Amino acid sequence: MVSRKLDGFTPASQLTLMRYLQGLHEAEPPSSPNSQARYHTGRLPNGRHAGSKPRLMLMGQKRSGKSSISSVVFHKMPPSETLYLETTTAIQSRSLHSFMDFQVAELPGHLDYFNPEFDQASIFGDIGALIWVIDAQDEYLDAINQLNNTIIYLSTTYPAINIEIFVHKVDGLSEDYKNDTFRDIIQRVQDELSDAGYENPPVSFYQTSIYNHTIFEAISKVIQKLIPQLPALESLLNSLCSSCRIEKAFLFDIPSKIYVATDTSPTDTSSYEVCSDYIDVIVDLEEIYGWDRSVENGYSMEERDETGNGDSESLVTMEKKGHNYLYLKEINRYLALICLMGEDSPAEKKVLIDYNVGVFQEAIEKIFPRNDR
Ligand SMILES: Nc1nc2c(ncn2[C@@H]2O[C@H](COP(=O)(O)OP(=O)(O)OP(=O)(O)O)[C@@H](O)[C@H]2O)c(=O)[nH]1
Repeated sequence: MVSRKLDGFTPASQLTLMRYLQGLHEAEPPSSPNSQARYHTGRLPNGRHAGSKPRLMLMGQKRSGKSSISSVVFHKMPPSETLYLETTTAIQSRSLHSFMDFQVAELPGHLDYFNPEFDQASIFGDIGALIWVIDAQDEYLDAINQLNNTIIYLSTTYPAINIEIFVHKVDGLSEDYKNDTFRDIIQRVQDELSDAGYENPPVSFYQTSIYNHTIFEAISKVIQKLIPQLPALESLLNSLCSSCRIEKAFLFDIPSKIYVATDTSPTDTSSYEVCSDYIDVIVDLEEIYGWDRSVENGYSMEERDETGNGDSESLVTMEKKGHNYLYLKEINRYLALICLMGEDSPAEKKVLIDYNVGVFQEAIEKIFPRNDR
């Protein structure tokens, strides 16, 4: 049955997908038939409990911007309102419900988590990724020092944690100063770690700001590393792009505007930006014409009857300048496929594109089965 549905894919992508499909039985089932878990992504690289949610931990010095990042990305707070956020004084943890359920925690900057009184296992034990926020507009030597101590501690005690460094608030800096600061921070982190005997530590650096798309792009990349199905998703997107001559394809999580996967061709920020803005348009339109997105419990039968939609579905093409256009299709309640179409993929070929996207959609349903909602 699987091979019949995957007829449109190359043997290599079929193989990758099959491997993931076959591995699905190893994924933790929802705890009860009425479980509210949605697009459950299998085991986490660092989860103590097999069924634990992907967990992000935001760390960094006071006023570096941790609460702002969490509020803007996950709670849709307008960036200017973060000016009024109060200092976080205790560890805060919030669960988020989207195509997969995950947790975002924030560790206040003033806490000394190396103090033996702290239960480090409960803080770091289940983390998939640690996001260290450095304020690029402020003096950062102390922050780097603290960061390096944390990296050294984690790489010996919890080596599976991905360490992601956000050089944050870059919006206020000139282009040259921003790049110099970024290079300087990378250099200092790497030099200090190498002096401590850690060559090529597994850390990634991003330039971020809550005032533009950079924060969403960075968080997307961080979360992608926690999705076990990423290689299968990328392979499917690659197949779709090559069969429909798509320039760039993104699979977006609609509520958060995080992109869950993209094809493996180089990603430039402007492609991401235009697709991300398009999500805003769709969300606005759906607020007028769609169903209530705040319903958190998945489809009830009544809801299904009311909308008559079954799976949510909308398809919009929008002319951009030249021959290129954007193609959007909702894959399910949370995920949308957005493609930047190339010049040799004219709108007249839409029927063919629709067919291939339908095959893609079926494959996604296999990867994130409906009964996990
Ligand atoms: N210019 C600029 N300011 C930012 C950015 N992100 C956050 N800020 C500002 O930085 C200040 C501190 O932000 P918070 O999010 O409260 O910082 P925090 O790290 O949570 O601080 P604590 O709770 O004290 O640990 C706020 O006034 C934000 O508006 C950014 O990307 N650019």
